[in-house]
Amino acid sequence: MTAPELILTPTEMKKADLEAVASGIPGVELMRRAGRAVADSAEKIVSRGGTILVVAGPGQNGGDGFVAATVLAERGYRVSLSLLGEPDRLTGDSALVARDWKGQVQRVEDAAFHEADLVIDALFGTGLSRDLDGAARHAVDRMNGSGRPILAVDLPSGIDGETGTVRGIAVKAGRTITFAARKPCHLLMPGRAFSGSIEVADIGIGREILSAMGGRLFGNDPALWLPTLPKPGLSSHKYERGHTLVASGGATRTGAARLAARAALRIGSGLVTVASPPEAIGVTAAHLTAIMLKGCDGPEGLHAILQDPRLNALVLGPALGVHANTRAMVAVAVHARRSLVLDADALTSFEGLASELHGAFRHAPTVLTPHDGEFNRMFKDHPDILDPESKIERARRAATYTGAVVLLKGADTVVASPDGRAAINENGTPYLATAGSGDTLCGLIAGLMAQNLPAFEAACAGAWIHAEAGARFGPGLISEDLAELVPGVLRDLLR
Ligand SMILES: NC(=O)C1=CN([C@@H]2O[C@H](COP(=O)(O)OP(=O)(O)OC[C@H]3O[C@@H](n4cnc5c(N)ncnc54)[C@H](O)[C@@H]3O)[C@@H](O)[C@H]2O)[C@@H](O)CC1
Ligand SMILES: Nc1ncnc2c1ncn2[C@@H]1O[C@H](COP(=O)(O)OP(=O)(O)O)[C@@H](O)[C@H]1O
Ligand SMILES: [K+]
Repeated sequence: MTAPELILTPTEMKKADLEAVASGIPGVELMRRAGRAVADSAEKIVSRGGTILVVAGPGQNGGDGFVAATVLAERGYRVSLSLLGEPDRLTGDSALVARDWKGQVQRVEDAAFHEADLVIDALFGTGLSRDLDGAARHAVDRMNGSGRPILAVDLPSGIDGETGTVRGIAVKAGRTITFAARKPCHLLMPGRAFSGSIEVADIGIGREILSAMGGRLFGNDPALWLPTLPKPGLSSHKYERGHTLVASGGATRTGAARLAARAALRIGSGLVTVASPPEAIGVTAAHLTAIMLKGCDGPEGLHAILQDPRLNALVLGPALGVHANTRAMVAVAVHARRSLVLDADALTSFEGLASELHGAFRHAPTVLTPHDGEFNRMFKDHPDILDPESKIERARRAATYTGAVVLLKGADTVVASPDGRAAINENGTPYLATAGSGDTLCGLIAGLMAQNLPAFEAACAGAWIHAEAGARFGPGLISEDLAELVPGVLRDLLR
């Protein structure tokens, strides 16, 4: 089993670089390795003899570009190099490696993009500190307009390494080669879309250094949670596999709970019960087979049902209605200290009332699964939570504030734990943007928690399995399909 993928922020990466230097690898050697890796990557795109244009910036990212240009010229490519700024203003390792470049240094304004078989973007990397303007902006605009293949060094210039946002304008790369570890911008939108395919080059910075400097942010891949995924033993009985309860909306709003319930059952919860308002029991009963049904009249009804200690995981929110009654049901669930997933109306019912949830979920495993709209409504009076540019930071602050694991949905779903760990999911498909897809997700997470997965692992595994199921189906996906695709995904995971 491989170790979970560590993602390092630009600040953490800088520290890791310094640590590697302290451990005996000179900084200029790191740069030479990085530049050589860029050259190797370019060689996979253009065959020898081809024309390559390196566009270098004023910092150390530009230094990687100088190394790549030198190596590629030695290997028989026709290489030209354009620099943003003056050669005698280069500093540090960049200034050193620039001396090895024997060709001309052109002004970036004179770069002949159209003649290149490949453009190497070494303008800015993790040191970007403000929006692009003037000559930098113009260069990126021309690069994007050239229609030539672009290989970005470390990250596409103009993308913020930490947040993945575009700072004025950004290079639209077909491929990005980064060093030692991916940075958040390679997984977060829109940075992920600007990066193209991503290659991580080993430049000799060991995992011990990377995990000592980072170790809190991960790519959400199975290595992160597969060891916790349950496999029933030979003598398991259904109660050992947990019992999930899903609260349903009224007579015309019962579908969402059924979707969540079906997903909980498919992911392996031994039993699943839908708690239905009395007036909706008939409708719901007509649609359920393996899933059980219980009448549940509001918060008092929920309190009564939860007297059964075997019900160990709970979904509240899908189609439950936005009102005080829903808030009261959340209070009952919190008081009962069961594993809890709150979604949709259970979140929106706290619009502007997030202070009621301050620290509320510290005592039992809880996952909140908002999309951006729900998140913004919940925390609208909390600029400290809403304002950070980084989606990871927003989710982390909400997790710290509420004491719950927060899964902030989207193409780049972020899962953040109050203990500081976070993971970014990237295996989804836009076909998941379909009605009821989120209801299925919360059923999967609750079903995993019913089987005793900790909240963070359950949220990460649920997000990945949900996305994987959607991606396997692709065009034409409707949310009813998702739970039915789960067995195939599980089979491959548990093989
Ligand atoms: N030892 C290390 O730290 C290593 C660093 N490496 C490379 O170094 C890069 C980081 O280098 P730096 O920290 O020098 O940062 P960058 O090279 O990304 O950019 C910083 C430079 O750009 C200027 N700048 C920032 N924003 C600007 C804007 N909007 N318009 C115009 N100028 C702007 C800054 O004044 C500075 O001169 C990494 O991305 C990576 O490519 C690699 O060589 C591997 C080793
Ligand atoms: N473009 C996309 N790429 C990948 N996943 C997506 C995309 N758009 C939405 N999703 C996923 O689809 C699900 C939609 O959930 P949600 O917005 O709650 O839908 P609903 O309320 O209809 O159930 C989330 O898991 C989200 O991460
Ligand atoms: K770059």
